[in-house]
Amino acid sequence: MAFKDPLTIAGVTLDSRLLLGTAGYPSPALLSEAIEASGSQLLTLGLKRTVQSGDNGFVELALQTARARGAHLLPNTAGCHTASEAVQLACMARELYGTAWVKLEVIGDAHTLQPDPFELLEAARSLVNLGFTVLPYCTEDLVLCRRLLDAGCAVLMPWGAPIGSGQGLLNLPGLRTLRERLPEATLIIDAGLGAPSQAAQALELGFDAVLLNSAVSQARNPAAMAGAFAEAVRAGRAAFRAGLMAPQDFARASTPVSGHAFLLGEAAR
Ligand SMILES: CC(=O)[C@@H](O)[C@H](O)COP(=O)(O)O
Repeated sequence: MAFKDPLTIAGVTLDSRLLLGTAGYPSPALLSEAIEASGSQLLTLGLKRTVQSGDNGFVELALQTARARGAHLLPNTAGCHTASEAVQLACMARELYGTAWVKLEVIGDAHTLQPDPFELLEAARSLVNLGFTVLPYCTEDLVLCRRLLDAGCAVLMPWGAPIGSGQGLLNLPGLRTLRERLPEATLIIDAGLGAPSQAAQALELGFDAVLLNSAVSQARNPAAMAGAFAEAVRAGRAAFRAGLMAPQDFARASTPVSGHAFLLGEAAR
């Protein structure tokens, strides 16, 4: 049975727990179809890409589709390497898109695209002071995550794996610890998911949502893949709410064998 299980971020209620990126699709039409199929109500837009390279109508179409669906925009600071660059870009995004929400991305290593924790924290503090609702892309480092929450970030978005790698949840113990130690925080797995089963796993672990891009934009059929992720996210969340059994070290018979066997009819005489 379908049930309402909304996600609330900074007072905004979202019916979908799938956040979708809008970069790298083969065509604007395929992007639009994927957005529809995903059911996502929060779409990220890479502002740097838009401003610096032109985007052949992708952003305009994403905006149109978002508006038509009543979805919210989450401009991101992808491609920034310093706090000041990210803050500047976020301010431009606020002007351009009329939203004070920002997915804060400050990259510290060009090879792994790992966030720079120091610049990230500095940028988060500045943006919160400027009145932004900040959703930082971070690692699963517990101390960093605590500092980001203390800085006033609305949610945390730890990586599953490096952006675009499709490797899934690489550090399961670390992510489990984060979930356990920050039970009140809204935690969204962002980046590195390659398959719907990995998204389901994130929700099963108790993460509140997932954000992904490459797995859908690079699929042979992006719309079909977006639909598959939407179902996986719903299934993972439903399983988490239902309460998963605890894994056991040894076999435990699922059929009771205690009591006396009895036979019926001829065989009983
Ligand atoms: C679009 C966006 O925000 C990405 O930076 C995000 O982190 C998604 O990563 P994947 O492409 O690995 O899903």
